[in-house]
Formats: sequence, C-alpha cells, structure tokens
Amino acid sequence: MSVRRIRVGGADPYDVVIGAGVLGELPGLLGGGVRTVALVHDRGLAEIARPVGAVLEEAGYRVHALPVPEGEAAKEVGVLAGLWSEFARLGMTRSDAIVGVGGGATTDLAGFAAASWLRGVRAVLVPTTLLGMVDAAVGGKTGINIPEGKNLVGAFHPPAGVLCDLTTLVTMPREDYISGLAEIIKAGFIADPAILDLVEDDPEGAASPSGPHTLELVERAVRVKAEVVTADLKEAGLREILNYGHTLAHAIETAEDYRFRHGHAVAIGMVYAAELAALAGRLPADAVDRHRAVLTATGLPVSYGAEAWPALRATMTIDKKSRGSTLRFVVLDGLAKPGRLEGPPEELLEAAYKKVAR
Ligand SMILES: NC(=O)c1ccc[n+]([C@@H]2O[C@H](COP(=O)([O-])OP(=O)(O)OC[C@H]3O[C@@H](n4cnc5c(N)ncnc54)[C@H](O)[C@@H]3O)[C@@H](O)[C@H]2O)c1
Ligand SMILES: O=C(O)C(=O)C[C@@H](O)[C@H](O)[C@H](O)COP(=O)(O)O
Ligand SMILES: [Zn+2]
Repeated sequence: MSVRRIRVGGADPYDVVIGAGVLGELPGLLGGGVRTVALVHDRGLAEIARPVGAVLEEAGYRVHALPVPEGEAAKEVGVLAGLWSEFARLGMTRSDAIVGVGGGATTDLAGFAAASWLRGVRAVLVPTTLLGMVDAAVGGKTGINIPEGKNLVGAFHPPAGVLCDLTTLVTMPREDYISGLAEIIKAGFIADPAILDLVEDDPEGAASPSGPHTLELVERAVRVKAEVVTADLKEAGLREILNYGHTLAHAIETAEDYRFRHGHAVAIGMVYAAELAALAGRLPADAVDRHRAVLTATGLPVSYGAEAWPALRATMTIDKKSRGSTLRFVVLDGLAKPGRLEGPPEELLEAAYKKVAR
C-alpha cells in the first residue's frame, strides 16, 4: 500500500503520514535535538505501544512508557496531573518530547500534557483509531473534560507530526470504528461530498478497516481537516465548520458522563443540525433524509431520548461557539456549503429536537 503525506501549514507546519506499516517514519517526525521521550499510551494498547517504543529506542531516544486509562477516562484532570508528576520525575526539559499512542482521547490528553508542560514541548501523535487518524490527532486541539462539559479545558498546540499506521485499525471494535466514520461523514457533508458517495456505495466496506476504500476515506477526511486548520488554527471563523453536529453532541456526551461514543453523538448532532437548517428554511428535506440514510446505513444512531431535552438544552449554552448568551450552530445551506445559525429561537431549537427524539 502506498504512503500518503499530507502537509498541515501554518506557523509550525507538520506532516500527517498515512499508510500500512509506516512506524519507521516516527523518528523522522520527532526530529533532532530530542533525548527523552515520554510515551503516553492507552493502557489497553500495550501491544501497539511496544513496537513504537522499540523504534524510538533503536533511533537512540531514551523512552519512558506512561500508560494512561483506556479511552475517555484518560481525559481527566487527575490523569493529567499524574503525567505532570511523571515528567518532573523524569526531569523532562523543553528539548524532550511526548509521543501519544491511542485513540482521540489519549492523543487529546497527550497533546494537552505537551501544551502545558513547561508551557509547551514537542508532541508527535500516533493515532490508533479511525477517529484519531481523520480528526483528533490532526489540527492541534488538545484538552480534557470536566463534569460541567466536554473539552472545556485545553489549548491549541499543533503536533510536530502525526503517524497513521492503518495496520493498527484491524483490532478496533466495530462500534468504535463507526464512531470514527461519523467524523469522516461530517467531512463529507461540510466539504467533500465524494466521501458521501463512497460510503453510500458500500456502507459495509466503509464500516470496516479492510474495506476497499479505507485509505481514500482517511486521506480525504485528513485533507479536509488539514486545509481548514491551516487556514484557521485558532477557530477565529472557518474552523468552526469542523464542529458540525458537535453542539448537541457534546451535550449528549456530558449527559452520559462521557460513556457515549463521540462519533455516535456527532451523528445524532448532525441530524439535529440538519433539522434546524430545514426548519429555518435553509436546507431541503431531501438533504436531511440523506443525513439519516448515510448514517444509519453504517450503523450509526440518529435519535436520542425525548426526556433528555431540558438537560441537553442547558448544557448547550456552554458550547465554545457561543458568544455571550447567544447560541451559534454550524448548519448547511446545501452540500459542502456550511454556514452559521445565530441565536435561533427556543421554539426552533425544541422543534428540531422533537424530530430526533425517540
Ligand atoms: N482534538 C480534536 O480535534 C478531536 C477531534 C475529534 C474527536 N476528539 C476527541 O477524541 C475522542 C474520541 O476518540 P476515539 O473515538 O478514538 O476514542 P478513544 O480514544 O476513547 O478510543 C475508543 C476505544 O478504542 C480503544 N482502542 C483504541 N485504539 C484501538 C485499537 N487500535 N484496537 C482496539 N481498540 C482500540 C480504546 O481503548 C477505547 O476503548 C473524544 O474525546 C473526542 O472529544 C478530538
Ligand atoms: O478540530 C476541530 O476544530 C473540531 O471541531 C473537530 C471536532 O471533531 C472535535 O470533536 C473537537 O475536539 C471539538 O472541539 P471543541 O472545541 O468543540 O471541543
Ligand atoms: Zn468531533
């Protein structure tokens, strides 16, 4: 399989390397001058982290493995504080580096540890989930959750490189895999409709790492993300489009105490955003139908409990796109035509929710 190299621009450009068996590229992404590497990895992925450590040791780095809790449980302030203590014990200086190995939760944590340690050290991310490869590890958003809301504490800290070894995907449980597919479908709706065609042609294949279009789907989604974050790293405007579906999604994740898969929440959130746009007269009904159809074809959810609305509405207020008390949504004015809906009336918000409620 060929190797794809996608450049993310900006003040500190870096490469996203995508391919099967590309671990050997890691030292090149880390660069010179680094002596000690803190290898922050999902505790359940020791089998994947071990060869990563071996490649680094062979290249002459001093490697210290730091396992963290599996999945979303890693994105907690106590886990982050534990990493800071380990970095102090290892005597990590600004010429040392962090390598994060795991899904989006692990790379969000590892990235924030790198952003906050000594006010910023180098991080290279090795995502091991579909979601991590196409979204979380790319673009420099790092952070943790607090009980009040998702990703409320964090920093923009672009990595020095991202290594996507597609062979790591084969052990992924299906539900976690399709959670990543939701973010790929998001990229399809906001920017690259060819993604939707690929998924619709073969939803089963798209839902599996051994599907015929895995590399193309990953590459297309990474290109969408790379282009957007190159233009607007700190989310002054354009980058908000990557948040399509996330206003409701983050409220669902918070309500579920972060035990609900991110991509599943984003799938429901995209249908909600599409219903909002339709009710506001900005999106035709067949485009809303297309949301439901492509997401359900892959096994993703498109509805959530009716009784949850008051709590979800309250949590949505704290969304990062809000300005003052004004809620702001990313909506579509058509395929690949993202716009904003500012301060929609309460009746519209609730009417759209009734359409996704079960
Ligand atoms: N920073 C960003 O721009 C950004 C973008 C999108 C999502 N995110 C964040 O990413 C997180 C979700 O990421 P995720 O979906 O990767 O979830 P995750 O990191 O929680 O991983 C999902 C599950 O898969 C397991 N796992 C990971 N790799 C595996 C592998 N190769 N084989 C078998 N099991 C494996 C993990 O242990 C976990 O149980 C959320 O916290 C979300 O907010 C961040
Ligand atoms: O990279 C971005 O920008 C995104 O919004 C991508 C999202 O898929 C991702 O879930 C992100 O972490 C959400 O960011 P937040 O700022 O809403 O917490
Ligand atoms: Zn997301």
